[in-house]
Amino acid sequence: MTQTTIQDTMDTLELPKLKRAQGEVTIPGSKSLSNRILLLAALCRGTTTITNLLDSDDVRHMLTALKQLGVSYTLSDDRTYCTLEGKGGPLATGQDISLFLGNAGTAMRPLAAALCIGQGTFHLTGEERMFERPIGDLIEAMRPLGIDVNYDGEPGYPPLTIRAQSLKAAKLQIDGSISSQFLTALLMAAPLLKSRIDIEVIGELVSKPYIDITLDVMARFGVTVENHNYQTFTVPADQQYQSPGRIQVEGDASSASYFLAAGAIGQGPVRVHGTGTASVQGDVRFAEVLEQMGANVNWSEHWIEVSASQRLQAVDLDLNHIPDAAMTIAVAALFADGTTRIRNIYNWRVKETDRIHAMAAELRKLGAEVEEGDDYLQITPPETLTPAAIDTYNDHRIAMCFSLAAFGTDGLVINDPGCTAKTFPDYFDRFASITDQ
Ligand SMILES: O=C(O)C1=C[C@@H](OP(=O)(O)O)[C@@H](O)[C@H](O)C1
Ligand SMILES: C=C(OP(=O)(O)O)C(=O)O
Repeated sequence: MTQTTIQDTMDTLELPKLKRAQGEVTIPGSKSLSNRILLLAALCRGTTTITNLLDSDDVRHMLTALKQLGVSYTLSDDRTYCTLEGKGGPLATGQDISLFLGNAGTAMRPLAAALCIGQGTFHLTGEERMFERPIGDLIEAMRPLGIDVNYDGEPGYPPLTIRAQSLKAAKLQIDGSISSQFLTALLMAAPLLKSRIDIEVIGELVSKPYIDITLDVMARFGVTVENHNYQTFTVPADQQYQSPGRIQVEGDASSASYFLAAGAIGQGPVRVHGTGTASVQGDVRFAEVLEQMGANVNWSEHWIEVSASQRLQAVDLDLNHIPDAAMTIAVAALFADGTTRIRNIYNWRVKETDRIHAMAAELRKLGAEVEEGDDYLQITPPETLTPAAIDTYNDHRIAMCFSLAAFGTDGLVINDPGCTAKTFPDYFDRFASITDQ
């Protein structure tokens, strides 16, 4: 059963002007961890009980695909508790099957790699935007193994047809400059090959902390990877994923960013439970950026609390390591004295939408002066925000981060608020619970 939330029932959502943020919120499970854990639980030997699984579109796409691939699982009514029977090896079907993966990068990329190994013919498809999100660097990196993959549309992009087969060992090189998800996908599939795999990363590796999440989850499922300074990785031979038995998904650190920023803009304190110093997610470092902007941040292992007694200050930072949470900084910049510059974010252009362009357009509607570079955004806030209707481009993060603009104006409208369902279906209800008009 899907919950009925404010945003499910409306095409647009008008937010009242907000005066203050305070309170506590527990964020739902991490998308990045949920989809990695589901895939490895399906590939491992044994039964895995997953707690605090995220229930959102991206995770539903992974779950549906796994069911079509013959994986059995049960879910609690709220879909956050899952018991899954591992296949103890590659996902194989005798049939030709089509998997619809929406716009979930964490389903498309890892499944594309894992399904090259095994048996069956798989058509991987998704939403229109998925057909504009590259996958060629992953597929081409795997060619030396002898994979059989066809691009059914534009070369280098989904949809794909994969004819799984047994593959040979090879040394691989992967371009890490467009998305870290390609390397994640290759690493997670490597143990299925049984032979030693050496992977060399060419180009700058973007979004590096996501590789730490991958290595952490692989280790929880009993597979070791040698990481040589993120430049080469060795997956030793003859490893098999083993169920950890029970595994809890941490709260989503990217989802936490909206509430933490609310604490910094709306005085606070706002305490966010579910992520903290014990987290494996790089996006917890978002709180450090708020601290540099002048907010007070308290950390524990499992919560982060933010408050602020003065206006924020602008920052000029390379935020390549926290690409998702960095969008929240772009909106927080509306409440900071000076000009904020967010650098080294070129891969925002190949996410749910061209995020550099979309963020610039929507920030301008609110009266900000914005310079849009190839790989940066520079934002100078106006004295007072102009009321505006924010277009969200079917991008959950645009809808969520622009909710913060309600601290600066009446009559803020978020178009298509339901797009938060990709990672956070009841976001606006939770946001309302920590904000006062
Ligand atoms: O591996 C992951 O779970 C993710 C990696 C990042 O993508 P890129 O590596 O493409 O930047 C991030 O933006 C995405 O939301 C989730
Ligand atoms: C880039 C994102 O998603 P995906 O996992 O589809 O790449 C995101 O959630 O911001």
